[in-house]
Amino acid sequence: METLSPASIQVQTVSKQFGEKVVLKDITLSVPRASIFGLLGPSGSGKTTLVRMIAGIDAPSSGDVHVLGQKMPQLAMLSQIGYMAQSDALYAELTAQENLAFFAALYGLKGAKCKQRIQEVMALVDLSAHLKKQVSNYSGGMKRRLSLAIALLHEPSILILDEPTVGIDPVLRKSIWQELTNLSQQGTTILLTTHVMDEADKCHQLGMIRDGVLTAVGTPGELKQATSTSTIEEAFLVYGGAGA
Ligand SMILES: Nc1ncnc2c1ncn2[C@@H]1O[C@H](COP(=O)(O)OP(=O)(O)OP(=O)(O)O)[C@@H](O)[C@H]1O
Repeated sequence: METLSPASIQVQTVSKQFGEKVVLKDITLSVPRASIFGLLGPSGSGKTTLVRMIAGIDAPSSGDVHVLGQKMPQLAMLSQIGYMAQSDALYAELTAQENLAFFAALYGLKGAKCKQRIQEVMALVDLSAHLKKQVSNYSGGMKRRLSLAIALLHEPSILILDEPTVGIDPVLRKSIWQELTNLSQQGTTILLTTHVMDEADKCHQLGMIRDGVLTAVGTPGELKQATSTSTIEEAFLVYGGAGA
């Protein structure tokens, strides 16, 4: 079924450099509609740089990124994309509700629909009881959860999540993964980065990045088979920890 779906995200020979420093080299990958694609790689390998370009926050030095057939970056695509950055972009002096209302306004969500979505996403991240609390009083994990709620607010067809479950406890992590799985079954395409191996195992496809190079792409099963390993952690070590 997945193989017949057209790609929602298409990255074609993308390279990125900052000054003299080459951070990504000739990355080509595609993410089919309604699938969950996980990017795995050691710290500093270029995952955030890549997802920022897919989200349209930064532009490649060379190569192209297309999302839903549209060349990125493109302002008009923002309404179709939910992006959760690694560092939380929240207004600490405002309450969670005010933060959500601010982003809802950016996305053109209004009235009863807006109110309903705010309730839904806050329930999803188990923050309903803290809607009126000022964000400066939130813990780190609560801020991550609020950031995820904001990314989901406008029901985007593309979700781009940079380490979405860092600082989130195992019970809530499980329910968030259940929701991500539900969303993908309903047609949402999800691209995320993770360092958590049991999360990687839940992705439909994984891309391994090392030193700005995509060293392997495949299902968790394919990557384990290709490396003759029985866990993603071992496969990750083969792709990320050895060889050139
Ligand atoms: N604006 C920038 N200017 C210069 N160098 C940058 C910039 N942004 C990122 N880099 C460099 O690019 C490299 C890749 O960084 P990136 O944040 O993409 O890695 P990552 O795989 O997401 O790491 P982590 O898992 O720790 O989040 C790093 O060496 C980083 O220092």
